[in-house]
Amino acid sequence: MILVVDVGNTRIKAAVFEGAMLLEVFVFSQIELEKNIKNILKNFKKTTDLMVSSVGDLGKQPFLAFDKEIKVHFISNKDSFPFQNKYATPQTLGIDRMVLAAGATLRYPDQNRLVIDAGTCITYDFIDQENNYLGGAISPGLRLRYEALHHYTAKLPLLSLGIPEDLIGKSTSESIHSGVVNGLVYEIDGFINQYKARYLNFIIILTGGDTDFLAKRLKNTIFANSNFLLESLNQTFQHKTKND
Ligand SMILES: Nc1ncnc2c1ncn2[C@@H]1O[C@H](COP(=O)(O)OP(=O)(O)O)[C@@H](O)[C@H]1O
Ligand SMILES: CC(C)(COP(=O)(O)O)[C@@H](O)C(=O)NCCC(=O)O
Ligand SMILES: [K+]
Repeated sequence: MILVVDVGNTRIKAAVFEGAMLLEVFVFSQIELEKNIKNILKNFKKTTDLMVSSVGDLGKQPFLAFDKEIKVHFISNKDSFPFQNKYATPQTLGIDRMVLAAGATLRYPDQNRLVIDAGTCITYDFIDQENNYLGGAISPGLRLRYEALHHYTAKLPLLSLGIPEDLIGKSTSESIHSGVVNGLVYEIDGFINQYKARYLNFIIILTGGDTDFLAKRLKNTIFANSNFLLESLNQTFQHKTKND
């Protein structure tokens, strides 16, 4: 059994796998990390390995506390990945994006793939059918858009996520919801359409905390899987143990 942990900029997501089978998913904040890992290991006693992918500011220390019980691995860009990295600055590429690209490469062989991760940021990653990782885009995530509007203005309130009634917002709050939600949906459909102008065929995977909210609003057909990063971490681990 393996415990995979994805430290994002908003939340920590974790999952226990038995081979390829996902047994349970856990979501928690950084301050609850040790308590949660302890609990998971108590409930899944057959766990032998802990695999961490982190883009957050959390260091290795909290994980190393479990070093005596299980093997702890920190995935980094020095590990081997099943794609050729064509990013001009591979040393600054987010490890979460590399894990997503690895998962897409292994899970959808011999085809072009676009991975969209709607988390704190929206990341776009494109891996072509020859398994070249080409890069993509980074833009502000759904929550970040609401927060940025409030933080950098004097008059805009901080709203929680809301469904826009219409394209045309008729009040301050309706305008913000239209701008944030419709704006992001248009952005994602727009990106997909621009990729379609360049590539005849590719599959699209949507993941991250806002997957379900966004998936039903997009015009394009996508695979929506909010656990794709966790599943990709598990696959990367299986791939690594096979190739080590
Ligand atoms: N309970 C929640 N707490 C925080 N964000 C949430 C929650 N439920 C859904 N979200 C959405 O998830 C997004 C963060 O996604 P997530 O994949 O967890 O980010 P990251 O991987 O960057 O930590 C936010 O934009 C927010 O809209
Ligand atoms: C773009 C990100 C901040 C996304 O983080 P997330 O939304 O998953 O928390 C992360 O992948 C990162 O720190 N990237 C480094 C820059 C790059 O990928 O080029
Ligand atoms: K992201």
